[in-house]
Amino acid sequence: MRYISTRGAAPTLDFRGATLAGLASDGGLYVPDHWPTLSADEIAGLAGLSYVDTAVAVMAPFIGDSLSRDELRALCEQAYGRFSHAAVTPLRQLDHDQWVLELFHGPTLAFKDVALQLLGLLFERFLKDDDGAPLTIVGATSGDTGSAAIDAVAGREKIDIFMLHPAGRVSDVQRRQMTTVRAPNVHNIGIRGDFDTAQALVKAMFNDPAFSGRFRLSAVNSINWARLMAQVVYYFYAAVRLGAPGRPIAFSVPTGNFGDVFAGYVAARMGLPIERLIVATNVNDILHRALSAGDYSSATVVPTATPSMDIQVSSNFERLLFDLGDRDGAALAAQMQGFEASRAMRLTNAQHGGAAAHLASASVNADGMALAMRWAHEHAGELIDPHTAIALSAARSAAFDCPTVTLATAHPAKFPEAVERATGLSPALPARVGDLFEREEAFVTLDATFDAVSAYIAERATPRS
Ligand SMILES: Cc1ncc(COP(=O)(O)O)c(C=O)c1O
Ligand SMILES: N[C@@H](CCOP(=O)(O)O)C(=O)O
Repeated sequence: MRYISTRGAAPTLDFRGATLAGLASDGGLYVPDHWPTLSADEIAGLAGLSYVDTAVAVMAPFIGDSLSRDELRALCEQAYGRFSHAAVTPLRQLDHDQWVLELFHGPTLAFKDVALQLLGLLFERFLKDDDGAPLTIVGATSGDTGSAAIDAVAGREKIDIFMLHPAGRVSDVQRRQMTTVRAPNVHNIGIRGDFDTAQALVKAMFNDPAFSGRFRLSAVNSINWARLMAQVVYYFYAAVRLGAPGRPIAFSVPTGNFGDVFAGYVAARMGLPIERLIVATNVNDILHRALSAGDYSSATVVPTATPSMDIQVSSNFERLLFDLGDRDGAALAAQMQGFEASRAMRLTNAQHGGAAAHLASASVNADGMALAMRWAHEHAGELIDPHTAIALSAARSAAFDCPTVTLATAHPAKFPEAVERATGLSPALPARVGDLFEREEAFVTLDATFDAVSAYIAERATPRS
């Protein structure tokens, strides 16, 4: 399997190369040069497999000869052995056709652990036989990627991680999960700005030849293909348990950076019968506007009770536009450069029409979110987090004649105030993160400028020799 850039001008790489590179050198994102497919018989053969066995079957075609199947299995066993539920991502039924897929049983209580626990191990494995410089990971988080990435790489050799979060705009639990990890290779930076600004700073560092020439940069955000690959697995795991390939399944996905839902799109391209993927946004709804009206134009970010989705520039949308636009890298590079200059873009007919074949969308406000939290509690006895509630609200409004699975992307205890406002109940943090509020925090707060952030990192990262 080879990986090509969505902007057509970067060198093609194998899986190992694409994982270590993170972002392509032409500013694009790596995608496989073709979608591997599983036949209906092969999908049926996943029934009854453990999560690890499903993961090996789904991911092996993407990994090619970068790892043997035995090595991949060993890494999956190690990564998913840290989850507190035997099924890793269990399904729970709320109603006769409404299900939730609980993705928050990993060490930091959010779906990011599913991919990042594996990515930390992949970095370590690929760096073992590599005599290059240590990796300098630069990441941006609206709350959950940061803690999951830090947990996955803290204390690992040949890796430094610099994680940018929007200061004051993540929940206390999210911030503390990052800032109380004391390891010499972990550096937390609060920036005076929003998540989009943090993400733009990360991309600017990758795209600055002086900076990226000096350090061996890599990414833990979903711009790194390996993140998405690991997320494709749970779509297969859940759908097969609900009757795929014999019947189609719909998924409702709380969406910000479009990584999670793009993983579902990949599962569909691989042959999984997905009725529709519902792209559920909060009021920061650039994706809903793009999918319903073809208008991808970014507005000012509005802070909400679902901070992890307070995003107006969704990195992975570029991967979708590439795939639906005949994979024409030069045309997409021009389209994206136009967007970067004007913050507005019209989808082409092929992109808009192609998306409609796979995706539905909804924008859910605070009332809809609270109503969904109350319904899950009163109807099914489940406390759900506000991000999950956005997607559940969208799932309940959509009328598909098949089971609909809402992805539960975070544990409700990560957002106790919003849960309590809606249900009157405050969810307790699981025992494994119990002393979070007693631990000491360490982070700096910087202006959201390229100069301030790059200088801070340059003083602490290990340069290429
Ligand atoms: C809890 C939670 N739900 C949903 C999302 C949105 O996921 P994505 O950015 O992959 O669209 C995030 C952040 O990524 C998150 O942390
Ligand atoms: N919601 C995310 C934002 C970053 O998304 P990513 O999936 O691209 O890492 C977060 O929790 O940080």
